[in-house]
Amino acid sequence: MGKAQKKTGKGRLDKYYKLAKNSLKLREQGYRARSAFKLIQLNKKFAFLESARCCIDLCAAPGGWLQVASKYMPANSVIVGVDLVSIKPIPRVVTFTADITTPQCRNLIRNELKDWKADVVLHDGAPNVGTAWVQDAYSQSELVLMSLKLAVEFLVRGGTFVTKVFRSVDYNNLMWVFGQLFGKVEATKPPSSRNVSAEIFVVCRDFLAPRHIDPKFLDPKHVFKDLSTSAASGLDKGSSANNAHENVFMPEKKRRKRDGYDDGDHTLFRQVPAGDFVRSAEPINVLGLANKIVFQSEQEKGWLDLSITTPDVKANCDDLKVLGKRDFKTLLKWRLTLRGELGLDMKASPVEELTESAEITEVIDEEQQIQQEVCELLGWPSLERLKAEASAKAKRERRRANELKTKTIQRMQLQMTAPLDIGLELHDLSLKMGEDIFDLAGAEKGLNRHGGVVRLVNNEEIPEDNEDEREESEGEGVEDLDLDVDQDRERKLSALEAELDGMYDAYQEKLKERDTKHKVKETRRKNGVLEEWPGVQNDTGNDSDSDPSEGGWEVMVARKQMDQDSSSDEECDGDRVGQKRNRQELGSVSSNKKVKLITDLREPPLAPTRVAQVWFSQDMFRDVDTKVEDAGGDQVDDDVDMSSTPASSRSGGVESEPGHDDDLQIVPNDHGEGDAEIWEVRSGNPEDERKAYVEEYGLSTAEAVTLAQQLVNRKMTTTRLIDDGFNRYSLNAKDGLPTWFLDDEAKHYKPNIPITKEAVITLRARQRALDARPIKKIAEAKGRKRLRAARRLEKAMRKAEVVNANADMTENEKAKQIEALMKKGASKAKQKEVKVIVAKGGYRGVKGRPKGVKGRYTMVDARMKKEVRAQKRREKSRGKRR
Ligand SMILES: C[S@@+](CC[C@H](N)C(=O)[O-])C[C@H]1O[C@@H](n2cnc3c(N)ncnc32)[C@H](O)[C@@H]1O
Repeated sequence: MGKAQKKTGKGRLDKYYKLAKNSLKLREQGYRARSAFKLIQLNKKFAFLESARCCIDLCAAPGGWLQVASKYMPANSVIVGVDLVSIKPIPRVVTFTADITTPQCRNLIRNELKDWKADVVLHDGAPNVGTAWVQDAYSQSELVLMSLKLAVEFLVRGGTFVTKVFRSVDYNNLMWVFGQLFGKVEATKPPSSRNVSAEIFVVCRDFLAPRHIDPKFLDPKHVFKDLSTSAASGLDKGSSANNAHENVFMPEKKRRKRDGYDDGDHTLFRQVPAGDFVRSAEPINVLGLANKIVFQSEQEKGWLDLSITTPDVKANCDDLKVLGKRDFKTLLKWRLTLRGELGLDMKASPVEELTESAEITEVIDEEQQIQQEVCELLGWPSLERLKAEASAKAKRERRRANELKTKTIQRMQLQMTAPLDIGLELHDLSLKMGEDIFDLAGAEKGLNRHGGVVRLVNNEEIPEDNEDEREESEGEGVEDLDLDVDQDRERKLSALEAELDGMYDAYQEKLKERDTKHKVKETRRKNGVLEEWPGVQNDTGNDSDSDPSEGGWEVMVARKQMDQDSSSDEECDGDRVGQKRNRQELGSVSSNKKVKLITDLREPPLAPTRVAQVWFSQDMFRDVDTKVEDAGGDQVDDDVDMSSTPASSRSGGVESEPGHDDDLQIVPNDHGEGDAEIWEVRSGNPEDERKAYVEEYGLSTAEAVTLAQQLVNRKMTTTRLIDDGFNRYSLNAKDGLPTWFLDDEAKHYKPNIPITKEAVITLRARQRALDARPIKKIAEAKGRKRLRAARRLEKAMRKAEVVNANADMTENEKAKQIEALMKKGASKAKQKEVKVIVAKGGYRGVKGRPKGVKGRYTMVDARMKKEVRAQKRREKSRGKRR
């Protein structure tokens, strides 16, 4: 215990003040206020900051506590500070200027936190003091209650609320309220808090987060009600003495009958001479009522030098209000010893001790009764009743909150409300704090009831597998009266939703039609050529028509993937016929699968894999092959149900034990198929096909390439990659969300994966290589050319054979003629000349072949001829430049 400090002047300049204002340590630490040390010490004792991810500091200016929170809380924590006066910026901290007693303040915090809950709520508020002490203390208590109101709204279950209270008449009432809402409540005075100050810090841990909190618990009118009533009725007569005892024997116990200071006695700080304590017949009372024992007279000062007056005793005498049970015992022992040394009545002590213990028992035994009495006196229901009522209400509230949530999401979908409002409404409801400043209850009641009825009507399952809720819902017969109205309303809402969905689909169709890509696809589809591989999922028919509830997010992701693939396919058209064929086959595998499900449940005979071929090419299988072939001719009996065989044996029997003929599954070997066919994935499992597809075409985006490069270069581990996959975009519930919303989310609500320059370069290079390949038409033209050349050569050879068979010709003549024929056959076919006739002069207006023109011709006008010539010139010069 430190020395007592004066409240004014240099007395203020205690160790912590100096630390805060002058010392090197503070400058190093840069705290704005000495109060920072209080929080540091509180945190040292209770360690609530280190594990917190979200903290709200109410009455935070100038920001000392915020600085401490920012320092001790983990990086990336959310820290919000509010005060009447503005707070200079602090890194990692968001601050507002607001009065914590107003709804605006609550809304500001709500906006900032969204759906987050705070792990810690701090309150170090002090109202503008300077009026009468009682008023100051009362406003402080009110402020504490207001901060508690915010705390219960924003705190997470198990969270911590730290508040500053003044030791006043309201103290015990506040402590009682804290006790109702938190598992552990401890009042403490950190060493850096001046002893002369009446402030004490209450650390409330393990927030119970009741579903429903009776507004009375947070209403100053109710919480501090006993002030006048108890004083007036005189019911607490003698309670001072009781409290004094309790102060000593149960310093940390809630005292419900404490009436604070006597009427007219507003002295906050009581000093008792040590002599009074030593000589008093009621030492417990002295210890319980006084703040400090002082050694003023010469005799008392002399006691200070005695060996029994240890530094502990001296420190204990300095501030009685912060002592524990053991400290009081030390003081009482010291008193007894001193009384012995002084020759005062020694017999009184054991009696006193006995009385004390009797009192303790009595106090403990009466605890329950006191509680009961207090409840009665305050006009509150008993604790048991409160609990029962609260749990019943909590159930109702939970159900209503769920309904409201559903309703609000619907409203949001219809753009009738902003997402932000959801949390607010839910909180209003769950806290039921609508009676005074946060009054929304009336407005929401009707809506909740409607929601509830609709659920009942639709026989919807009440979430959170709460059977009680269901029973309760069923029991609420009164609500059935509203049934028709609600049904009607719900029907209208559904109709409106359906209409909106229809309009949205139409809009999507229009968009697609406008899209050139879509046009190209459509044309191809109509022409039946170069049909794009529609993707594995295409077997469901038109994707856009698919029900979002049947696949929802996956449908969108698959669609997105397909869009990306198809667009890249389009760009590198042409020569990728082979690849396309593969994909078409993959697609057909899945579509076949669907068809088969209707017509034939058996799997198709599978081609052996390369591994299987190698395996079965071993000598020991030669006989088996022959045996099977001999037996039936066919390699596989048509009636063998391949689908019933294990996958491993189906894929070629690789895992079958050699020598066990019975276990062997002989797969058909389609000799007509080339290697390319053998290596194709034909597992029939869409998942395998998807994987194979991704393996082949997966690295088509810069993001994918970046990740792949990071994996290869060991900048990223697979575990981290998987972990990163679980982000806020990946775990969104999409049930019941409309198509337009999912469409929009698929476009915009996706993780922003950083891409590297190298990845973009790689992709571009790949694209360039694809672009460099000839397009299909050119390949076809070249093929035709080759075919013509081959035909010419064939023709020449046939002619040469005839020449060779001619007996009239000499060998020399034959050789010359054959050489000429072959030369002709190998040379390009001569282009047939097309005559260009300018339609002017005599040719103008001529219809049909002009006179004197033989062979191919084309009629042109003068202008066209010029243009054609100019074009040729241009092409020529362009060719030269290249
Ligand atoms: C002791 S200071 C807080 C010091 C702070 N914990 C720190 O470490 O810097 C008390 C603060 O409470 C603020 N305050 C008092 N009443 C308030 C109210 N109704 N709303 C918001 N802040 C209030 C005052 O403006 C004052 O800045």
